[in-house]
Amino acid sequence: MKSIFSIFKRGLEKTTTKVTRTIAGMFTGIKAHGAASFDDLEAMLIQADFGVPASLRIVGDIRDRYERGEIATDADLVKVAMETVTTILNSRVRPVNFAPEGKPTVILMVGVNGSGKTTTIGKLAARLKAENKKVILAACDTFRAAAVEQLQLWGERTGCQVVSAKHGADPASVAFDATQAALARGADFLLIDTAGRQHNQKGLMDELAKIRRSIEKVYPGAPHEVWLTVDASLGGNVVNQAREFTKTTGVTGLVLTKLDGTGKGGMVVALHQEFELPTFFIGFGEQPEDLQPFSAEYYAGALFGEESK
Ligand SMILES: Nc1nc2c(ncn2[C@@H]2O[C@H](COP(=O)(O)OP(=O)(O)OP(=O)(O)O)[C@@H](O)[C@H]2O)c(=O)[nH]1
Repeated sequence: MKSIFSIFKRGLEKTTTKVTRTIAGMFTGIKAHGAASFDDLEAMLIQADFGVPASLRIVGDIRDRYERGEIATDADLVKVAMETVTTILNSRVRPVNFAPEGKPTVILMVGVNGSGKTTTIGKLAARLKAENKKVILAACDTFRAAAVEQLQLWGERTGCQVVSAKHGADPASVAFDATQAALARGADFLLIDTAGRQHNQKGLMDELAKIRRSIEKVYPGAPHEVWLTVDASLGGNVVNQAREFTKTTGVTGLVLTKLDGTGKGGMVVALHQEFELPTFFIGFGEQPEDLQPFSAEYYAGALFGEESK
């Protein structure tokens, strides 16, 4: 079995190459050129998608430790950078808000088109099934026929029941039926897929609010989590996208997807420095094992190509 760190490492390969190239020889540069090299390091971190506030913070910490004589090699510098990044990534962590014992936990998945909602639900269902949980999936994207089929395929693949309705049905009524089914059948989890939308599509945002209301009507206290899938390969822009989306919906957490195909993994640090929500899962590909619970330590380690202790 592959270690979880090796999954993070393989998933972040492109980003690691970029970051380690950025940082290699930096200490030698600082020794030779002094303060100007700190500006170079800052510029390079910004280029590697860490965002301005996080880059300033990382370089500030390196500078302090350097001035205190605590950095004598490139490895020391990487260690300080890793520590700061781990602190930033850990700052938003909280446990998942599960339903009370014996009741289904309802997770509503929202996000812009193609950000990975359906795939994340499928992978999540596979993980939960492997833990012997009873999982029901709800296909609330009734607009796009292929979306229902895609979820049904995941249902077959993972052995989970899928609640769906005919094309064009009201997504809120699918959510209503699925919540009733989850309660009646004693499910442990109900994962609700929704249609992709942009934050400025008022009608679609109202539809999400209606979906929420119909879940609450059958099951007070649900949904327990509303997760926004964020396509991490889009880089720094996703910080604003996530902020805008969250303003209009009751998002409680993030799932970052598509980190495997991108060198922009530094943006996860930017996102955690600049945005207040925790990340629960991270997607490195399309196979079930490619969805992993977010770990600040593994992520920071993989970014810098080293396993953190
Ligand atoms: N490489 C990679 N591809 C991913 C990942 N997650 C999703 N994808 C792919 O991204 C594409 C879009 O994913 P979907 O799950 O259909 O996204 P969605 O948000 O449900 O899409 P809409 O319903 O159209 O809004 C698919 O081709 C997925 O296979 C990931 O972590 N890595």
